[in-house]
Amino acid sequence: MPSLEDELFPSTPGKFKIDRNHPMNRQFHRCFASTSTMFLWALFLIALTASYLSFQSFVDSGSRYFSASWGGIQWEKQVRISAQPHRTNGFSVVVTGAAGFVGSHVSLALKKRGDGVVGLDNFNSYYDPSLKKARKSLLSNHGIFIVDGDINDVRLLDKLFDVVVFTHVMHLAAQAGVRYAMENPNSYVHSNIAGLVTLLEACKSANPQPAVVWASSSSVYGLNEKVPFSESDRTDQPASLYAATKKAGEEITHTYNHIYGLSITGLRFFTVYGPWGRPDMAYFSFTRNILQGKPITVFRGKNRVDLARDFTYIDDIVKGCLGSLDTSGKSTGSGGKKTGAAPYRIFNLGNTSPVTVPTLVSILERHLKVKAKKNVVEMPGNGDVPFTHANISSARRELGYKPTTDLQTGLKKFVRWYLSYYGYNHGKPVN
Ligand SMILES: O=C(O)[C@H]1O[C@H](OP(=O)(O)OP(=O)(O)OC[C@H]2O[C@@H](n3ccc(=O)[nH]c3=O)[C@H](O)[C@@H]2O)[C@H](O)[C@@H](O)[C@H]1O
Repeated sequence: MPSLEDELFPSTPGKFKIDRNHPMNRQFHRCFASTSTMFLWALFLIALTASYLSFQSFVDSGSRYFSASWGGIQWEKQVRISAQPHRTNGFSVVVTGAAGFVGSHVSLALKKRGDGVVGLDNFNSYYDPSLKKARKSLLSNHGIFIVDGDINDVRLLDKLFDVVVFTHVMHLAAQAGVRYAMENPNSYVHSNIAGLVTLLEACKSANPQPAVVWASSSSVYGLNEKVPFSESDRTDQPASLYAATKKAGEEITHTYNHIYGLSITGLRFFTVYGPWGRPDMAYFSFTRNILQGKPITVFRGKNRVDLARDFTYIDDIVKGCLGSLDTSGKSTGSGGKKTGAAPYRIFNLGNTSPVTVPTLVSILERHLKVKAKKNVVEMPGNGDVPFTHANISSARRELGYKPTTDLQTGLKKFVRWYLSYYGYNHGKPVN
């Protein structure tokens, strides 16, 4: 039986024969034997280390695969099917914040007219995630797949853009809410700044690049006193961190337009309300409290002046979003480089008829047939602004935007939805 040494250094018959009994050869043989043993051990150790490392990476990728809620052949198939347009020259749109209020409405409207839609949402708990899940089910019934993930996840975004060539990005994911910024400032930086940059990086690198339409906010007008608010008015006096991050978003998107040729449309939404709305907003929480017999707090401005908002109904906002996508123009970049100028646009999407907060309350009382218990207090210094009022002539001209729903009508539709979703049963969802 050949020794290991023989296998490594086989005798070559006919050339020479080693006399193993010669003292020199015995010495040489011992030396050789120990060198080859060391060599074998070294090989063994290298193999062991290599297999350990590859096992580790297998475990890592395996655990990532099993813990991540995205990825895999089935997932890619769902994404592709959802992104598939069903009309001639239809769009393939990724809607971020698709399980959110505006995101869910825009996704449905796009799908209904034959565009392909893939949603992306992190289902965070800023407000009741069960409402977001219910919106997800609604969208799913219409063939819209929502990816459970964060806009800060670079790998996820790369994968999405790899699987689908998106013509448009409708970016509605954000940390919303004006007053919550004092409680959790970092969540605004995470979503509205870091998340925005991560998303724009993915858009800039995509080939071809999508056109981007995204949600800015009426709050960028901050302490501006010129009414109505026009896009050219000053926006350098934000009153809240929320407003500051939205304003930063306008500057950040500008640089991506300037350097990389991304087509950008920023939409300044004015206090959007309606069915499937956000529970943190006044019209929603007032409704809940009024039905539960709890008091509501109504803020009032300096010198006892009522606060007012240019409340805008969701269906009007959706039309403005679709009009923006339709007229967005193409991005010009390729391989991360700009090849020509691309559109950079900002529009107010408001209703152009501000209503005071006490009037909002009395409309709700009428629709709910319940009297509110009001606590009127002076507006705390928490980021609020006294009033908003949109000039929408640019949006009307460029997007064909024309709001048609007044607050009375819009709140009637909201209340009808609220009662069908939660019932009168103290705001608990009906099953
Ligand atoms: O246009 C925007 O860009 C923003 O619109 C919305 O902010 P706001 O216009 O502040 O709406 P909202 O909170 O419903 O308060 C409405 C009114 O009720 C008053 N208000 C509020 C709460 C309360 O308890 N009492 C009260 O009087 C309050 O003082 C205010 O006068 C979105 O939340 C925000 O994410 C962003 O999109």
